[in-house]
Amino acid sequence: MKRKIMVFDTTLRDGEQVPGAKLNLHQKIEIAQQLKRLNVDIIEAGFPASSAGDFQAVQEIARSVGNSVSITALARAVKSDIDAVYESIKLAQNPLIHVVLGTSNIHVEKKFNRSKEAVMQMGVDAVKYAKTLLPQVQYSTEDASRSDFEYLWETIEAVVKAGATMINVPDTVGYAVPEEFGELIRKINERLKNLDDRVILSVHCHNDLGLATANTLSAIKNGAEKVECTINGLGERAGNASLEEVVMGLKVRENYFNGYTNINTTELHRTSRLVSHLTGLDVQVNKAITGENAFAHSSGIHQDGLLKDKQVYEIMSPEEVGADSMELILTARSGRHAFKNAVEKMGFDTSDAEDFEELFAKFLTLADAKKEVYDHDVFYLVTNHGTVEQSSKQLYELESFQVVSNDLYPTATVKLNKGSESMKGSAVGDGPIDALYSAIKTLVGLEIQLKDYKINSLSRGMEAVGRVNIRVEYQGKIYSGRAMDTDIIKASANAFLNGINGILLDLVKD
Ligand SMILES: CC(=O)SCCNC(=O)CCNC(=O)[C@H](O)C(C)(C)COP(=O)(O)OP(=O)(O)OC[C@H]1O[C@@H](n2cnc3c(N)ncnc32)[C@H](O)[C@@H]1OP(=O)(O)O
Ligand SMILES: CC(C)C(=O)C(=O)O
Ligand SMILES: [Mn+2]
Repeated sequence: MKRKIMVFDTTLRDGEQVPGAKLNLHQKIEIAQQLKRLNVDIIEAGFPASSAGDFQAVQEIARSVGNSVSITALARAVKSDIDAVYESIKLAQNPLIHVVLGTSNIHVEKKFNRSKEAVMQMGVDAVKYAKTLLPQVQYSTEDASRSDFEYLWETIEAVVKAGATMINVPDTVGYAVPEEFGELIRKINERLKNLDDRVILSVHCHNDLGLATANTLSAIKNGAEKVECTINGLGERAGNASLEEVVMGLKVRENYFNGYTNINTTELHRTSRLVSHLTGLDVQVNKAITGENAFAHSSGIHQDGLLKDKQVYEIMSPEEVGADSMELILTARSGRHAFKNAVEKMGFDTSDAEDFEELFAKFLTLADAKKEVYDHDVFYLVTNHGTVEQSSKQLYELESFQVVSNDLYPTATVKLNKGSESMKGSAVGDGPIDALYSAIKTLVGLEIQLKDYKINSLSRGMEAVGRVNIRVEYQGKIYSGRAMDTDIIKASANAFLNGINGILLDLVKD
């Protein structure tokens, strides 16, 4: 029979330990509510002893979200920490106290400077105390993967006897490798079976060597029943095992792992975007499951294969994780099949082979120049087929610009070309980009509203390329534009013009 694997989300505790990821009370509640929709089994809401603000956030989450999902929070093996956890989560329907204490020689000697017996006793006392408050107590043997096995086991045995109901085995510094970590879990699981008390065996892996997901899956294969993860893999240093990767790994390879989770996978993408938006931490474009390119296919051979059958290059569907449907990005590396598919999707006929070859050649020229070809570009190519040069006169191009940023009158001057026509305009704005977009709008003369503006750095260092994505509204319809440049002001102008050209091509169509 397949085993149910419990999912414990620690985005709001380990994830929030990330520099720059600080969330306010409302943002934490919003994320907790989304985690509930995702259907995680346990939410670790924070570390209430750390500050009054964190205490309040955990308390609010327990009160408002904890009526259908188990809520926990972290404590050191310190009475006042355990009290803070209890006081903040006691209103949840299924509260769980989480106590952590190191078991490795490094922690015992360097961090606590006590004997192994004394540290173990601290853990036992902490569990005994927590049990006087709540029936459910999880004990984490911090740095388990670098611990001496017999001491680790003695600690587990002692805290289970003291009343711990879940044993969590962390690879705190991301040191373990999958085979070895799986073996550790198998050994602990074997010994747990001989105890009188029934406890849940859990793992918590970090990604310092990029192995957090692999180690977590290996632990499941070897008997772990519960996994601790975070959305987008956020967490200390290189982060924790990413929830979306572990869950989909288990789902796609369900027969291999002989297990399943109760996660509503169609909420994964939305959850990832919400966490990214609220923490301000971008998801890397090639991140498994939730990265922007996770379901984008850009090379001709792949696109051809996918169009013949999705299974050729797809192991899960984007719909399954709540992402937009399969995206074929047209570039100069695309082939005839993908281009034909895009043209036909717009309702055009491609049966004239000679005509199609000519169109394809023009597409390659455009793709070499533009790098990425959007639907409106394809539309433009097809509708102006034969008169491409003439029709390009309808589109705007940036010739030059000057932007002055100050706190009095941010000003911009732009020079645009539209075919042989050249035009120049200036405007002031609330800031440099606002001034730039106002100057462009005065020249273009369309009633456009900027709905979204996003800038990302695609690399680091002096030569970093900025990518600007914008969305504009014109006559109730949304158009998007995108551009990249090492000069972010230029990228901003070109992204805006890209959106405007999309509008113009739509007007030609109508
Ligand atoms: C692997 C993990 O992710 S563990 C969780 C990490 N999360 C956090 O640290 C949450 C944020 N932390 C905080 O707000 C603070 O560090 C607090 C409130 C926990 C403690 O603050 P302070 O009392 O000022 O102590 P500080 O952080 O400087 O030092 C930690 C102390 O806790 C002790 N300690 C560390 N881990 C544990 C533990 N698991 N159990 C008991 N004591 C512990 C240390 O030995 C040290 O004590 P010492 O002063 O006797 O040497
Ligand atoms: C609190 C524990 C589980 C932890 O975060 C770790 O060891 O990494
Ligand atoms: Mn951790």
